[in-house]
Amino acid sequence: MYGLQQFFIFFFSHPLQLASLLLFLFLSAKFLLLLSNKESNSNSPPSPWKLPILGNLHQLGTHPHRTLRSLSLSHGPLFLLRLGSAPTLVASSPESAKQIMKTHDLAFSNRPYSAISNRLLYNYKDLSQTPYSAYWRQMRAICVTRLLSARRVDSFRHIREQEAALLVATIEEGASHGTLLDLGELISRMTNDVVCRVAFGRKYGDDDDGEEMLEEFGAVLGTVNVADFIPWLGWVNRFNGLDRRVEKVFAEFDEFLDRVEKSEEEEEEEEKDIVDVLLQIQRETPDSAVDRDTIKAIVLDMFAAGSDTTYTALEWTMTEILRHPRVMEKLQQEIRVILGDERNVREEVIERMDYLKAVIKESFRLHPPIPLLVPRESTQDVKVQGYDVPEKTRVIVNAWAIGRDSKRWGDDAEEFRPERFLNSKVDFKGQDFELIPFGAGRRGCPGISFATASMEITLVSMLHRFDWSVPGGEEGGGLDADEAPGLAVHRRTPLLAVPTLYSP
Ligand code: HEM
Repeated sequence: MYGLQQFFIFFFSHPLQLASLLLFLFLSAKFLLLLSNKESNSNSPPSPWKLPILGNLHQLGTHPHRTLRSLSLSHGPLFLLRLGSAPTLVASSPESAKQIMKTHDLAFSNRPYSAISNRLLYNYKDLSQTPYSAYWRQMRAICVTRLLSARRVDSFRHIREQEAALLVATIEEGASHGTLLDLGELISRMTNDVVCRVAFGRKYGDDDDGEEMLEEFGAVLGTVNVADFIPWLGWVNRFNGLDRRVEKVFAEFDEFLDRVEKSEEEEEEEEKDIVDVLLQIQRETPDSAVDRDTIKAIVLDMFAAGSDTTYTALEWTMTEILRHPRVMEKLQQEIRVILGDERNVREEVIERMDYLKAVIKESFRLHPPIPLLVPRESTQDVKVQGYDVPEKTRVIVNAWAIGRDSKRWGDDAEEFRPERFLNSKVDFKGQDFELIPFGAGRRGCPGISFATASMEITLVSMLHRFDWSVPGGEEGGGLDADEAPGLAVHRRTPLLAVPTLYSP
């Protein structure tokens, strides 16, 4: 929400501009009210009351997934907002999500234009934000079959196992001194290091300021840019510093990516990282769309789409485990029986850990890392659940509200109870629309196997040889689950706990 905040700060510190804006809003009100009356005559989905110019933007608040759920309770599972000048459809039930991502998946396969993403991702040379097009199809095929296929993800196994061993060594050190550890920091380092090695074949540590740069990149990419919703206000970004910030991040990353060195010698297939594979495609198929900017944009996609999301998911899973000692004990028992006194965690044994998988699903249900998923946009007029939805309508799917819907999940929908998944076939792979943290359909996340492999080994490493206690509260009772604002929703406060070495 940075852009929105800066927007308001700018106006309130410049009285003349504020007065002109108010005058403009006043003069526009009549015209826009006329327009909105005209809209409500058509067979469009129900809409809450809206302001001229801003539409419903002012209603989103700091936790839009929560506000939108409240609106869905009064306006139904499919309703229409106007965010600035952008008509935005909001789906808040498994059925309406299925309509968007399955029944009419093709019509909703576009992403809305964002000036910031376009700039940072080399004129949309990436996969995640690029418009639905022949270029997207080519990149998607490369991603699914060459970069993130089950075989490729498996070939990165040694990286995950080595990084997990390093994580265990750090926790062991903390346990020997009874140190209070910041689990968020440990998890974030592990997920960044894994993605870094997978992308470039090596880590870029503190000396390269890699972590800070990534953080800033994520923050700028996640900025709600007022100009995307109210285009005529684009000039504000020249004064509130956003344009400068975007250019700075772009230049820093571009220079960083130019410094990534690759040897001329071809690596063994099993040793290849993402950049190696993309360079190979460029060499072998010169008529493919892969050029130098593509390689940079796809690598940025891996970081932007893959690192912070996995970190967020792990942070919430550990939060809920620590808040529920009964679950922690049951999970540790499963892990300890299967792993025995093996020191290092090997991935092949994780496959048998059913309770671990249930715990991860339950965490995704209550805390999808991107609660409103990644917005889509319609490419044509389409009828959804009887309503007319015109071309170029943005779509938000509220996965957070769907995961907590008591009509689907029962009276204990707000409770963390992994057992609900033990005898259930419901999974998050995009077939079951009541659990969609990774989206679904054509634009569904291609990194599911990558993400789950990283999550599983990290959780097993943290729980196998360590018991954990939370300061200030017996039985995990002192730990809150408050959310920070943002598109990917983190904990509001650091996740702190003390490890002790487990002895059987
Ligand atoms: C817990 C971790 C993750 C979560 C919750 C997550 C979630 C999502 C969501 C919600 C979408 C949009 C889906 C849609 O529009 O239907 C998405 C797309 C995407 N994700 Fe993930 N993701 C995760 C991990 C990863 C990883 C590890 C990678 C790659 C290394 C990745 C790469 C992508 C890409 C490239 C897209 C864009 C696909 C397209 O537009 O065609 N994600 N992800």
